[in-house]
Amino acid sequence: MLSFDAARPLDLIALGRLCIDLNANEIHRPMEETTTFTKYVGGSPANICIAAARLGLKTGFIGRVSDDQHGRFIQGYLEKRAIDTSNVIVDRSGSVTGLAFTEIKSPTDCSILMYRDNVADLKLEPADIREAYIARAKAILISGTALAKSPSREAALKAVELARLNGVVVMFDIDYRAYTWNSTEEAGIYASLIAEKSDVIFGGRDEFMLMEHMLGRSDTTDEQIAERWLHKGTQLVVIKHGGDGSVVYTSSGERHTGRIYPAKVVKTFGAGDSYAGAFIYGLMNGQPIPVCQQWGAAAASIVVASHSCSDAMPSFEQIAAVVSEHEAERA
Ligand SMILES: Nc1ncnc2c1ncn2[C@@H]1O[C@H](COP(=O)(O)OP(=O)(O)O)[C@@H](O)[C@H]1O
Ligand SMILES: O=C(O)C[C@@H](O)[C@H](O)C(=O)COP(=O)(O)O
Repeated sequence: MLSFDAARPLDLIALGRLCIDLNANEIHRPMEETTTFTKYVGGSPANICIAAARLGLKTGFIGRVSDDQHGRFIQGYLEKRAIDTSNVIVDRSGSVTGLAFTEIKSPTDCSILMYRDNVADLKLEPADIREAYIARAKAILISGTALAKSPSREAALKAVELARLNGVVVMFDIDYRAYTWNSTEEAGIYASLIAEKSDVIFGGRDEFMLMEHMLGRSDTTDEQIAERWLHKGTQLVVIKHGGDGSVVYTSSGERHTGRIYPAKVVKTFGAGDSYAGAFIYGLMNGQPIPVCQQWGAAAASIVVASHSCSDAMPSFEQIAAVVSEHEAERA
């Protein structure tokens, strides 16, 4: 099973994009009619790192930010939340911060319009990845979007290799964002390269299917998806099913289904990141998988009921309150 080295000063390092979310203020409207937005720090690995930090994990980040006001806004935000930014590098190549404009047409109809040309996060270089830093962590979380382009792709691969050499638990969030890739085949191939080296894989069913489609398979069951990676040495395969919950397969042959906690949904995005942050917190606190799933589901129910992702990441008390309210009803 997973074991985290208690002597390491950092619990979790996240690697990948630090971006900005511009979430529509006028909800229940298409983007064409939306005129004002609220700015939040975003980027899936940033959100997961912020979630973990909010829960009290000692966190750090490896990434590049733009050399402008947006880059400084992100860096300042992380610092205020006690996330170590010693390995967040200011990219001076003239790159920009990735923007995610979110459209909230209804609680079930949301979409994200990403502006990601010449983004700083994909400028991460192999030379930015320092073994001594990675070795300080119990676990590293790699966002699959970091694999979309060179040199970030090679940097992510180097980070995984160094993590494995140093006994750092490798967590991989497939985090597929179509806009950043040339093709789904390309995404599937690079995701597979990291998946087979990961101890924990997070992904939606569609994201796992990218790694099946590239092999010409279209009807793989969750069980078969999990089997493929567990056979290669992965310890936990976490398959998220949106409003239908999650299923986790373990290397010891267990299968755990996790239910959702109903929420007054404002928007659907942010569910996966909050789920992952709280799930990882549970794992690092030695909780059994069903409890990690409950904490993940509770965190997600709080975030889908909020306007933001990063700012809404809950405290442990908030998570515990949701779990106890709903579990008491179910008992
Ligand atoms: N509408 C919802 N209401 C309450 N919880 C939800 C809802 N949608 C998702 N969740 C929770 O968030 C988890 C991850 O959601 P999912 O949508 O699969 O991830 P992602 O955002 O990565 O696509 C789910 O397993 C579930 O616990
Ligand atoms: O990941 C991005 O670049 C955008 C995110 O900040 C955004 O809030 C989002 O899409 C959250 O993703 P999810 O948790 O996978 O739904």
